[in-house]
Amino acid sequence: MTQVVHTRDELAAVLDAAGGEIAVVMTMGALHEGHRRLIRVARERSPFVVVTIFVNPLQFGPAEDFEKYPRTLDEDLEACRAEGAAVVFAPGRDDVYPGGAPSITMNPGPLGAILEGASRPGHFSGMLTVVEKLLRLTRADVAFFGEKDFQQLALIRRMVVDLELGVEIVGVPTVREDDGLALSSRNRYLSPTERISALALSRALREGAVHSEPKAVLAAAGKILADEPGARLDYLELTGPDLGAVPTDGPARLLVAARVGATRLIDNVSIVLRKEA
Ligand SMILES: Nc1ncnc2c1ncn2[C@@H]1O[C@H](COP(=O)(O)OP(=O)(O)OP(=O)(O)O)[C@@H](O)[C@H]1O
Ligand SMILES: CC(C)(CO)[C@@H](O)C(=O)[O-]
Ligand code: BAL
Repeated sequence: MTQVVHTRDELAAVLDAAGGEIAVVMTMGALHEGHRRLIRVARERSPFVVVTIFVNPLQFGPAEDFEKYPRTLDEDLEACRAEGAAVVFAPGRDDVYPGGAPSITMNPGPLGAILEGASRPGHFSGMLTVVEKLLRLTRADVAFFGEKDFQQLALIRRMVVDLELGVEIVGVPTVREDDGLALSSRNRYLSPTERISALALSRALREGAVHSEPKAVLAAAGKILADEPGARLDYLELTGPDLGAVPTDGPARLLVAARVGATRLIDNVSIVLRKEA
């Protein structure tokens, strides 16, 4: 049975009664198959999975979609029950931020200043602040995050190491539609025409990953995006596997962000670079 709790006191009572490892999946709701995969992977690891559902105001910029972000709690609870979550924690704003917006927040450092951090000032500070709080409130031993938000995952890993939070972080590969589109709660904003344009992101990454020399990777991916008038490119970048410098040989990451209509989408893939003979 899935227990649904809304306040930190209710959560504490449920956790007091639990024995064994606590596995946590954090979400902003509007659950889709990507979230369900995270819960399933967590369930394979631990019988006691806590899913959090909270649209965190702190990680949205003033011109972003906080107000219109989809809120579908009843369907989300059904999905959590179907996946066998032990607890769903769906707090209100005051339960997460009892004193109002915190005056002390996380500094994501240099890794948080590039890519998404450059496009969404304040986003990663707000994200890390809530993740740190939720790790503590849920008493997480292990927490699962999707590779779709690759920089977020890298920053959370970094925070856990740098601040010695003593939580294991597990990354889960991106779940895609059959045609390649990465599942995202924001996909539901897309009109049918925009959804076709949105395919340019995953197609660009796939075309880029065919190549093994950095210039060729970026040229192939960039051409797909340039040829899609419905997608306005924010960035297309090749990095090392941990978002550092591009290696001359071996694993790397290709990341993209673009606006399709009013919707901002991101995606990424792993890629293997080979030194030319
Ligand atoms: N397609 C996916 N595959 C695997 N994990 C995913 C996928 N989409 C989201 N996740 C993961 O689910 C967790 C919660 O993400 P979130 O609720 O923001 O969903 P989202 O679909 O990424 O929404 P948004 O459209 O807001 O980016 C994060 O760890 C995120 O990386
Ligand atoms: C990790 C997270 C739940 C923090 O609000 C959010 O950034 C998300 O859903 O990826
Ligand atoms: N999925 C990452 C959360 C955000 O875009 O705010």
